[in-house]
Amino acid sequence: MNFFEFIFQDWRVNKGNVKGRIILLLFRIANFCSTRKIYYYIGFIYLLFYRILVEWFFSIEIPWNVKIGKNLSLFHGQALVMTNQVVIGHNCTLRQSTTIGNKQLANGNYSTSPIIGNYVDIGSNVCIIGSITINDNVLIGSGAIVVKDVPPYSTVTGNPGIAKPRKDTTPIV
Ligand SMILES: CC(C)(COP(=O)(O)OP(=O)(O)OC[C@H]1O[C@@H](n2cnc3c(N)ncnc32)[C@H](O)[C@@H]1OP(=O)(O)O)[C@@H](O)C(=O)NCCC(=O)NCCS
Ligand SMILES: CC(=O)OC[C@H](N)C(=O)O
Repeated sequence: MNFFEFIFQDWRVNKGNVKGRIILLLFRIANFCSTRKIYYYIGFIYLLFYRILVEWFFSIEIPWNVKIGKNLSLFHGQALVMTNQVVIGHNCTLRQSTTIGNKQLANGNYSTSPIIGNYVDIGSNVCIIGSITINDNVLIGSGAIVVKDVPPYSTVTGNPGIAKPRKDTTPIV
Protein backbone atom coordinates (compact mmCIF):
# COMPACT_ATOMS: atom_id res chain seq x y z
CA MET A 1 0.00 0.00 0.00
CA ASN A 2 1.50 3.35 -0.97
CA PHE A 3 1.23 6.45 1.24
CA PHE A 4 -2.00 7.71 -0.32
CA GLU A 5 -3.69 4.31 -0.27
CA PHE A 6 -2.61 3.96 3.36
CA ILE A 7 -3.97 7.29 4.59
CA PHE A 8 -7.23 7.06 2.61
CA GLN A 9 -8.02 3.43 3.50
CA ASP A 10 -11.11 4.42 5.53
CA TRP A 11 -12.36 7.15 3.19
CA ARG A 12 -14.98 5.18 1.26
CA VAL A 13 -16.72 3.57 4.22
CA ASN A 14 -17.08 6.96 5.94
CA LYS A 15 -18.86 8.57 2.99
CA GLY A 16 -21.09 11.40 4.25
CA ASN A 17 -19.30 11.37 7.60
CA VAL A 18 -16.93 14.31 7.41
CA LYS A 19 -15.77 14.17 11.02
CA GLY A 20 -15.01 10.44 10.84
CA ARG A 21 -13.08 10.97 7.62
CA ILE A 22 -10.98 13.80 9.08
CA ILE A 23 -10.14 11.98 12.31
CA LEU A 24 -9.20 8.78 10.49
CA LEU A 25 -7.11 10.63 7.91
CA LEU A 26 -5.21 12.34 10.75
CA PHE A 27 -4.84 8.97 12.49
CA ARG A 28 -3.57 7.14 9.40
CA ILE A 29 -0.92 9.82 8.77
CA ALA A 30 0.23 9.51 12.40
CA ASN A 31 0.06 5.71 12.14
CA PHE A 32 2.16 5.79 8.95
CA CYS A 33 4.82 7.83 10.80
CA SER A 34 4.77 5.47 13.79
CA THR A 35 5.28 2.34 11.74
CA ARG A 36 8.20 3.63 9.66
CA LYS A 37 11.21 4.64 11.70
CA ILE A 38 12.40 7.41 9.40
CA TYR A 39 8.99 9.10 9.45
CA TYR A 40 8.81 8.65 13.21
CA TYR A 41 11.68 11.11 13.65
CA ILE A 42 10.59 13.49 10.90
CA GLY A 43 6.97 13.27 11.98
CA PHE A 44 7.49 14.08 15.64
CA ILE A 45 5.94 17.54 15.37
CA TYR A 46 3.02 16.04 13.43
CA LEU A 47 2.50 13.47 16.18
CA LEU A 48 2.29 16.25 18.76
CA PHE A 49 -0.22 18.07 16.53
CA TYR A 50 -2.22 14.83 16.11
CA ARG A 51 -2.42 14.21 19.84
CA ILE A 52 -3.41 17.75 20.72
CA LEU A 53 -6.00 18.10 17.97
CA VAL A 54 -7.54 14.63 18.07
CA GLU A 55 -7.33 13.97 21.83
CA TRP A 56 -7.89 17.43 23.28
CA PHE A 57 -10.23 18.92 20.71
CA PHE A 58 -12.07 15.93 19.22
CA SER A 59 -11.93 13.89 22.47
CA ILE A 60 -10.86 10.78 20.61
CA GLU A 61 -7.95 8.74 21.93
CA ILE A 62 -6.81 6.48 19.14
CA PRO A 63 -3.09 6.13 19.89
CA TRP A 64 -0.98 6.83 16.82
CA ASN A 65 0.70 3.38 16.93
CA VAL A 66 -2.38 1.20 17.44
CA LYS A 67 -2.97 -1.56 14.85
CA ILE A 68 -6.23 -1.11 12.94
CA GLY A 69 -7.19 -2.80 9.67
CA LYS A 70 -8.63 -1.03 6.66
CA ASN A 71 -12.20 0.29 6.32
CA LEU A 72 -12.77 1.47 9.88
CA SER A 73 -16.09 3.31 10.25
CA LEU A 74 -16.07 5.95 12.96
CA PHE A 75 -19.55 7.22 13.67
CA HIS A 76 -20.36 10.22 15.89
CA GLY A 77 -16.69 10.65 16.73
CA GLN A 78 -16.55 11.61 20.36
CA ALA A 79 -15.50 10.12 23.69
CA LEU A 80 -13.69 7.14 22.22
CA VAL A 81 -10.71 5.80 24.18
CA MET A 82 -8.43 2.84 23.52
CA THR A 83 -4.96 1.74 24.62
CA ASN A 84 -2.12 1.36 22.17
CA GLN A 85 -2.11 -2.44 22.67
CA VAL A 86 -5.56 -2.84 21.18
CA VAL A 87 -5.68 -4.62 17.81
CA ILE A 88 -8.67 -4.08 15.53
CA GLY A 89 -9.23 -6.01 12.31
CA HIS A 90 -10.64 -4.75 9.04
CA ASN A 91 -14.17 -3.51 8.28
CA CYS A 92 -15.05 -2.69 11.89
CA THR A 93 -17.32 0.05 13.24
CA LEU A 94 -16.77 2.19 16.31
CA ARG A 95 -19.21 4.65 17.83
CA GLN A 96 -19.36 7.27 20.55
CA SER A 97 -18.63 6.85 24.26
CA THR A 98 -16.70 3.63 23.88
CA THR A 99 -13.67 2.39 25.79
CA ILE A 100 -11.40 -0.47 24.73
CA GLY A 101 -8.67 -1.11 27.25
CA ASN A 102 -6.90 -3.07 29.95
CA LYS A 103 -7.50 -3.71 33.62
CA GLN A 104 -5.29 -3.83 36.68
CA LEU A 105 -4.66 -7.36 37.95
CA ALA A 106 -4.45 -8.51 41.56
CA ASN A 107 -0.64 -8.47 41.39
CA GLY A 108 -0.66 -4.79 40.36
CA ASN A 109 0.30 -5.43 36.74
CA TYR A 110 -1.96 -4.56 33.86
CA SER A 111 -3.61 -7.08 31.59
CA THR A 112 -3.13 -6.96 27.86
CA SER A 113 -5.84 -5.25 25.82
CA PRO A 114 -8.60 -6.68 23.64
CA ILE A 115 -7.95 -8.16 20.22
CA ILE A 116 -10.86 -7.43 17.91
CA GLY A 117 -11.36 -9.38 14.71
CA ASN A 118 -12.77 -8.43 11.33
CA TYR A 119 -16.33 -7.21 10.67
CA VAL A 120 -17.03 -6.32 14.29
CA ASP A 121 -19.75 -3.70 14.71
CA ILE A 122 -19.51 -2.00 18.11
CA GLY A 123 -22.55 -0.04 19.28
CA SER A 124 -22.54 3.17 21.29
CA ASN A 125 -21.54 3.31 24.98
CA VAL A 126 -19.62 0.04 25.02
CA CYS A 127 -16.70 -1.01 27.25
CA ILE A 128 -14.45 -3.85 26.12
CA ILE A 129 -11.93 -4.60 28.82
CA GLY A 130 -9.07 -7.05 29.44
CA SER A 131 -7.13 -9.82 27.74
CA ILE A 132 -9.97 -10.94 25.55
CA THR A 133 -10.62 -11.71 21.90
CA ILE A 134 -13.66 -10.62 19.97
CA ASN A 135 -13.85 -12.92 16.95
CA ASP A 136 -15.03 -12.05 13.43
CA ASN A 137 -18.55 -11.02 12.48
CA VAL A 138 -19.71 -9.92 15.90
CA LEU A 139 -22.33 -7.31 16.82
CA ILE A 140 -21.84 -5.61 20.17
CA GLY A 141 -25.05 -4.00 21.36
CA SER A 142 -25.30 -0.49 22.67
CA GLY A 143 -24.28 -0.28 26.34
CA ALA A 144 -22.62 -3.70 26.53
CA ILE A 145 -19.74 -4.35 28.93
CA VAL A 146 -17.61 -7.05 27.35
CA VAL A 147 -15.09 -8.81 29.61
CA LYS A 148 -14.95 -12.32 28.10
CA ASP A 149 -14.00 -13.77 24.72
CA VAL A 150 -16.72 -13.58 22.09
CA PRO A 151 -17.14 -16.39 19.54
CA PRO A 152 -17.56 -15.57 15.84
CA TYR A 153 -21.04 -14.73 14.50
CA SER A 154 -22.39 -13.62 17.90
CA THR A 155 -24.35 -10.71 19.27
CA VAL A 156 -23.29 -9.46 22.70
CA THR A 157 -25.58 -7.41 24.93
CA GLY A 158 -25.85 -6.36 28.55
CA ASN A 159 -23.67 -5.94 31.61
CA PRO A 160 -21.87 -8.29 31.90
CA GLY A 161 -22.10 -8.91 28.17
CA ILE A 162 -23.64 -12.20 27.14
CA ALA A 163 -22.82 -13.55 23.69
CA LYS A 164 -25.53 -15.36 21.73
CA PRO A 165 -25.25 -16.82 18.23
CA ARG A 166 -26.42 -14.31 15.63
CA LYS A 167 -29.70 -15.25 13.99
CA ASP A 168 -28.62 -13.58 10.78
CA THR A 169 -25.28 -15.10 9.89
CA THR A 170 -24.64 -13.13 6.74
CA PRO A 171 -21.28 -11.39 7.12
CA ILE A 172 -21.42 -7.82 8.46
CA VAL A 173 -20.38 -5.36 5.76
C1 LIG B 1 -27.67 -5.53 19.89
C2 LIG B 1 -28.33 -5.17 18.57
C3 LIG B 1 -27.28 -5.27 17.44
C4 LIG B 1 -29.43 -6.19 18.35
O1 LIG B 1 -30.19 -5.87 17.26
P1 LIG B 1 -31.30 -6.94 16.72
O2 LIG B 1 -30.60 -8.17 16.27
O3 LIG B 1 -32.16 -6.23 15.73
O4 LIG B 1 -32.05 -7.37 18.02
P2 LIG B 1 -33.56 -7.11 18.49
O5 LIG B 1 -33.87 -5.65 18.46
O6 LIG B 1 -34.42 -8.06 17.72
O7 LIG B 1 -33.49 -7.56 20.00
C5 LIG B 1 -33.24 -8.90 20.39
C6 LIG B 1 -33.22 -8.96 21.89
O8 LIG B 1 -32.07 -8.27 22.39
C7 LIG B 1 -32.45 -7.19 23.26
N1 LIG B 1 -31.53 -6.08 22.99
C8 LIG B 1 -31.35 -5.45 21.81
N2 LIG B 1 -30.40 -4.54 21.93
C9 LIG B 1 -29.96 -4.57 23.20
C10 LIG B 1 -28.96 -3.84 23.90
N3 LIG B 1 -28.23 -2.92 23.31
N4 LIG B 1 -28.75 -4.17 25.21
C11 LIG B 1 -29.49 -5.12 25.81
N5 LIG B 1 -30.46 -5.86 25.18
C12 LIG B 1 -30.68 -5.56 23.88
C13 LIG B 1 -33.89 -6.89 22.91
O9 LIG B 1 -34.58 -6.31 23.99
C14 LIG B 1 -34.41 -8.27 22.54
O10 LIG B 1 -34.67 -8.97 23.74
P3 LIG B 1 -35.85 -10.11 23.81
O11 LIG B 1 -35.42 -11.18 22.83
O12 LIG B 1 -35.82 -10.53 25.25
O13 LIG B 1 -37.11 -9.41 23.40
C15 LIG B 1 -28.89 -3.71 18.57
O14 LIG B 1 -30.05 -3.62 19.37
C16 LIG B 1 -27.87 -2.67 19.07
O15 LIG B 1 -27.76 -2.38 20.27
N6 LIG B 1 -27.12 -2.09 18.10
C17 LIG B 1 -26.22 -0.99 18.36
C18 LIG B 1 -26.76 0.22 17.67
C19 LIG B 1 -26.23 1.53 18.19
O16 LIG B 1 -25.20 1.63 18.84
N7 LIG B 1 -26.96 2.56 17.88
C20 LIG B 1 -26.56 3.89 18.26
C21 LIG B 1 -26.22 4.64 17.03
S1 LIG B 1 -25.48 6.14 17.46
C1 LIG C 1 -27.28 7.96 16.54
C2 LIG C 1 -27.63 7.00 15.49
O1 LIG C 1 -28.61 6.30 15.57
O2 LIG C 1 -26.81 6.97 14.38
C3 LIG C 1 -27.03 6.04 13.37
C4 LIG C 1 -25.73 5.74 12.73
N1 LIG C 1 -25.92 5.25 11.44
C5 LIG C 1 -24.97 4.70 13.55
O3 LIG C 1 -25.21 3.49 13.36
O4 LIG C 1 -24.15 5.06 14.36
